[in-house]
Amino acid sequence: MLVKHGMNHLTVLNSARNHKLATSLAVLRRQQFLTRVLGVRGEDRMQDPKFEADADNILRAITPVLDPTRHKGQAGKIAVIGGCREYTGAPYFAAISALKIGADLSHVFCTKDAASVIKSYSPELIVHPVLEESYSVGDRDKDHISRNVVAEVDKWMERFDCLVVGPGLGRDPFLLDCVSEIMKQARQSNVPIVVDGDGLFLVTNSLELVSGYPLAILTPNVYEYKRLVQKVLNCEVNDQDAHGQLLLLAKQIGGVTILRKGKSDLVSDGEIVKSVSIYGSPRRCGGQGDILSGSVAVFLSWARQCILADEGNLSISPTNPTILGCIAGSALLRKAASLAFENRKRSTLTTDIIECLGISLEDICPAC
Ligand SMILES: NC(=O)C1=CN([C@@H]2O[C@H](COP(=O)(O)OP(=O)(O)OC[C@H]3O[C@@H](n4cnc5c(N)ncnc54)[C@H](OP(=O)(O)O)[C@@H]3O)[C@@H](O)[C@H]2O)[C@@H](O)CC1
Ligand SMILES: Nc1ncnc2c1ncn2[C@@H]1O[C@H](COP(=O)(O)OP(=O)(O)OP(=O)(O)O)[C@@H](O)[C@H]1O
Ligand SMILES: [Mg+2]
Repeated sequence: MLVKHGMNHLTVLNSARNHKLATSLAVLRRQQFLTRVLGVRGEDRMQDPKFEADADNILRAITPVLDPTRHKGQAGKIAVIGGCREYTGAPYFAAISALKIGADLSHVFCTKDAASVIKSYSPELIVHPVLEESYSVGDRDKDHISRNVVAEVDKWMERFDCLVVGPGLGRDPFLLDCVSEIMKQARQSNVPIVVDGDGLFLVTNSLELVSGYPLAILTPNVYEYKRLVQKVLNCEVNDQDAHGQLLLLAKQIGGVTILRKGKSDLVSDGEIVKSVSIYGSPRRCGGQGDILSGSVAVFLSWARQCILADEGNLSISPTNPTILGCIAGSALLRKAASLAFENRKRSTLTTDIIECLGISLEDICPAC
């Protein structure tokens, strides 16, 4: 009986394997066909070495030295707009990553429900419980409360080197209306904005918030990118021409910078495309995009400082600070993820990667 059962099991296994093999062969044949027709496979094009950014040199060039004459704040003041009833991890990951990389101050503007939770994760963060969701606001109070929320953030605005809009923001319509106003104020004050997570949901439906703003960076994941492409280009994602499509997308949104996250990260400002393919981690635990958004904000601020101080004599290329910020953030996250995975393997979590940010940067730019 057992033997019979075993044989049946084997037969089923073999037929499943044969089916899988046949499917894999069909996929392989299709890829070979595409290679013949197109010359290079779409995925290989994304990793074409001629587009690969010189990430280590960029990290070295833009990371400031730890100079005793500098005062608190000069290494960067970052604000994360995000954190609601459901999500408290995402804004924390973004804000703490900014500090762990070397920013001096990291603020979080979130809802009241989220604030005490985020504060309890870390005393290092400055947490403002100012955002409101529809359930806590009566219709008659909306205008007045919206004005207060925007004013609360605006009184800090000039001090920030960069805003990160979206990690754990949620999609409440009233809250998103207030955040739209905050983004308009940031733009008026020339404060750079990194848009991620639910911020991308907002922006995809209100492109005018970022369109034509050269200090805006969008960091879409695979789904967020798909939604952007559908909305802006009115077509599907085309991996056979990933670079061309990304260039066009960034150009269509008026020259904003887009960091398309994936197996290789691709960056474009509508003028050039660069890739970062450094080996990261095979773990896809949630929160890595949040580390990235906080990191990009810091590196963008450092790149801008560097460009100002060097009066345009920067020895690296490209020279657009938003592109430099994306390349540096992506490379550092991938190095940290790789190191965390070496230690933790399958149990690697976002907090383990955050713990590896400092040592990964130290490896490239020693503090002393
Ligand atoms: N610890 C925390 O607090 C964290 C909070 N976070 C915060 O969560 C908020 C939402 O961000 P998000 O990335 O989870 O949202 P979204 O892109 O909607 O994907 C959700 C899932 O839906 C699916 N899916 C969506 N679209 C699809 C499509 N077109 N086609 C097919 N499937 C599609 C897909 O799931 P799947 O179908 O693969 O199971 C996908 O994984 C945002 O504020 C963010 O910052 C994160 O940062 C993580 C850590
Ligand atoms: N297939 C992959 N192989 C290697 N690295 C990847 C892969 N996909 C994403 N990454 C890396 O993980 C980082 C985060 O990308 P991901 O697509 O997970 O973002 P996300 O979905 O927004 O994350 P979050 O869970 O924080 O919202 C990217 O910068 C990229 O470097
Ligand atoms: Mg995300």
